[in-house]
Amino acid sequence: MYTRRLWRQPLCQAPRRLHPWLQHQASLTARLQAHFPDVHVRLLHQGWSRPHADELGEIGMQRPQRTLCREVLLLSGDTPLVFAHSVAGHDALRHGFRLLSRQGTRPLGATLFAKPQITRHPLSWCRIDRRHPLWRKAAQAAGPLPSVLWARRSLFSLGTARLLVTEVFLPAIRREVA
Ligand SMILES: C=C(O[C@@H]1C=C(C(=O)O)C=C[C@H]1O)C(=O)O
Repeated sequence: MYTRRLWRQPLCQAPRRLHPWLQHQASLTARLQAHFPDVHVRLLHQGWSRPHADELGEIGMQRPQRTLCREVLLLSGDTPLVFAHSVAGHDALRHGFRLLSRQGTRPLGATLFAKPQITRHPLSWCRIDRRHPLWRKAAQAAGPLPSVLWARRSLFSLGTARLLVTEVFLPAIRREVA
């Protein structure tokens, strides 16, 4: 069973080529756009879902309740680069993140980093495999994948509202051109 403890893996265990991506503090979308051509968002899911077991504590939920979940692929042309999964804490929709339901194919980062009143909390990292739902969702969306992928996540908050954003890095990201 995957738990919150999974997300305390040291960065040094990740492939060195991934470190700049895993540690990037500003918008990941902007960094992708600087390193790859034709970066765009493919919306996979935007609706009500239950958070994963290792997300509940981060978003302030005592037990799994349906909340707004958004899943996208960030691609360069037809090449998937990142699978992103964002889940809103139960009070997020009454407050600052209610626009999440209308984000569409606009990158979430363009919204989150445009509002200085939104706080980004520290990043954490995790090596995931087919036992984790995010690995399975990424494989469904992007096709065959290595048995182990690296992911990062961070909480965005606006007052009491919380939004947990997780990004799974896909193999093509190691082939950046810029
Ligand atoms: C949070 C950011 O937004 C990116 C775009 C996302 C989306 O459109 O759902 C989700 C996570 C990020 O990969 C960012 O650019 O850093």
